[in-house]
Amino acid sequence: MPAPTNPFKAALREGKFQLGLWVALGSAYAAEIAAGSGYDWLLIDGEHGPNDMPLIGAQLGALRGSASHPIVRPPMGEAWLLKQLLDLGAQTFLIPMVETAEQAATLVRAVRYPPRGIRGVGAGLGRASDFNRIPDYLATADEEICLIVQVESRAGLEALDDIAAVEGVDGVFIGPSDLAADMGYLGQPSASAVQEAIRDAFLRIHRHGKARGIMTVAVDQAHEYRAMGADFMAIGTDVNCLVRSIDGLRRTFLGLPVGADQKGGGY
Ligand SMILES: O=C(O)C(=O)C[C@H](O)[C@@H](O)CO
Repeated sequence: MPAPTNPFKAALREGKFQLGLWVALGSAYAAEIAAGSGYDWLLIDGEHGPNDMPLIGAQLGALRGSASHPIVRPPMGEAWLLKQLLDLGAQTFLIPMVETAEQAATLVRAVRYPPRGIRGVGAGLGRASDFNRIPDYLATADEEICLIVQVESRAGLEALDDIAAVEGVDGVFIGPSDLAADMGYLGQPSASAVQEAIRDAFLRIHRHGKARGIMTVAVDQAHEYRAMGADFMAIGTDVNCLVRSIDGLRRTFLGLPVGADQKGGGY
């Protein structure tokens, strides 16, 4: 029996657009609720969400068997962190702040077993191998790992062609907020210079045959990114949905204008 098929990786290979949501509440219960909505993927955010290893594990458990594929974003791309996340059962990773091809190649090696990589052998202790019940796990695991690197700085954009060309990088996700900040537009990912940079980045990523990813919390912007060619995209965050919804409910009841003072396009 081989490692579980990664439906997200398979869908990207087939060119099927994948719709996602950011999950940053740090709650397995909230992740399970989000999974009931039918998104193709949910991003468990360990970079900005209050998530540690056991909490990420609990969320992966809550999503097991659901239609929403979990993507895990660690705070940074460190091999020791990836080793633990891999054994916990994460198969798809979004790695923040990748700025060089060397960094991308190191990440590829971190998610692969020797001789192709440096992943430590211990998945028998984890959910990844269904606690050692998957006999062919070691021989088949690498193929089901999907590695997405996040480019979100001017340095990253400069090296984008080299990064996207790295074998084993399955996709490149442009982080609009951090990119905007690095370009001098802190808090303004919709600034036209940032949008032009994203459009150009998408063209370059596509030329290398890699998937293009992005996120927004504004539906109009999401349609624009889709038109630019996004292959996978988060269209909101659980935090933002909760805030909008609970603020809106109160305001509706009180007869106050809804959304007037809500930062709908914010991140
Ligand atoms: O730069 C970005 O944009 C991202 O990396 C996504 C963010 O972390 C954030 O906007 C999620 O709300």
